[in-house]
Amino acid sequence: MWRRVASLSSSISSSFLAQTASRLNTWESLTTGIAQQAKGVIAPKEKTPFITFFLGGPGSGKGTQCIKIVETFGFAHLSAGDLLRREIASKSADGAMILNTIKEGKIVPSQVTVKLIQKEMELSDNHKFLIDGFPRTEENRVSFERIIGVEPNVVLFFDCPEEEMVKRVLNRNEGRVDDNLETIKKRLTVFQALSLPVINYYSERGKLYTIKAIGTEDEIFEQVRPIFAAFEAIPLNTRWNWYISALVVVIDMS
Ligand SMILES: Nc1ncnc2c1ncn2[C@@H]1O[C@H](COP(=O)(O)OP(=O)(O)OP(=O)(O)O)[C@@H](O)[C@H]1O
Ligand SMILES: Nc1ccn([C@H]2C[C@H](O)[C@@H](COP(=O)(O)O)O2)c(=O)n1
Ligand SMILES: [Mg+2]
Repeated sequence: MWRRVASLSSSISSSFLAQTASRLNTWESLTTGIAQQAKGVIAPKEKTPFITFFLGGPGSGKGTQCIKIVETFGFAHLSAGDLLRREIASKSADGAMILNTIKEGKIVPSQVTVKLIQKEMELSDNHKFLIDGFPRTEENRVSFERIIGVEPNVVLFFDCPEEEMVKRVLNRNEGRVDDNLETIKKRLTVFQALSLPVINYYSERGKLYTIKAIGTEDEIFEQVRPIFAAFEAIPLNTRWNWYISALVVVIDMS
């Protein structure tokens, strides 16, 4: 449908249409991806994806709150860190490089991480995604927009004092190679230098919700829950309605 409308007038704002068409094409390809083809299901998913990014320093409680949102609102939880750790465990071609990068507290090249996220999105029957620990850098953000072709609907930032994050990570006890003081210090430096600009980017675009990530898990969830409850109340095709309205205005003006 979008391609047909776009062909009506070449004078319609070209960047707007290019952006919209690119997003649609990528989502079409995502929704008719390899997983569905393998299953013999070729029909595209009917629903527009709803994407939430979860940002915050190491140990700020992103993963903990994601579990609660999955239970309460039925989202699919895609943790970038978990996907990367799975690659290490599976001894894939990128496994050794990912392991070294994580041990160093650095960020894995965006192309690798975005491809893993894309694959999970294709495999999922869900259309509501919590993308946890991503984008960690501007390069991550741009790469997601280019490869997946959609922007997040909501971005949550878990704002937590450094001392608390360090305490939580050192007590986590999940056997992670990066849960040691030396790597945590590096991760905190990377967070300040590379992740804060992403957080500012979404803040400037009015998409950011800052969560005061201190207190009990339940207290923090009481800040998170209303954000999702509000979006549950909005029909999922609202964003598409907005695009259609904007396009009609542009056509009227041309
Ligand atoms: N509100 C809280 N109070 C105390 N401990 C918490 C709280 N929330 C989470 N934790 C604990 O802190 C640790 C880190 O939490 P979590 O793994 O959710 O953080 P994260 O933001 O996902 O970190 P990372 O980016 O390193 O994956 C876990 O052991 C978790 O059980
Ligand atoms: N977008 C991402 C997410 C994670 N990583 C690497 C580097 C992180 O320190 C590590 C663990 O992630 P977490 O479980 O804390 O979210 O994984 C990355 O390179 N890029
Ligand atoms: Mg986590």
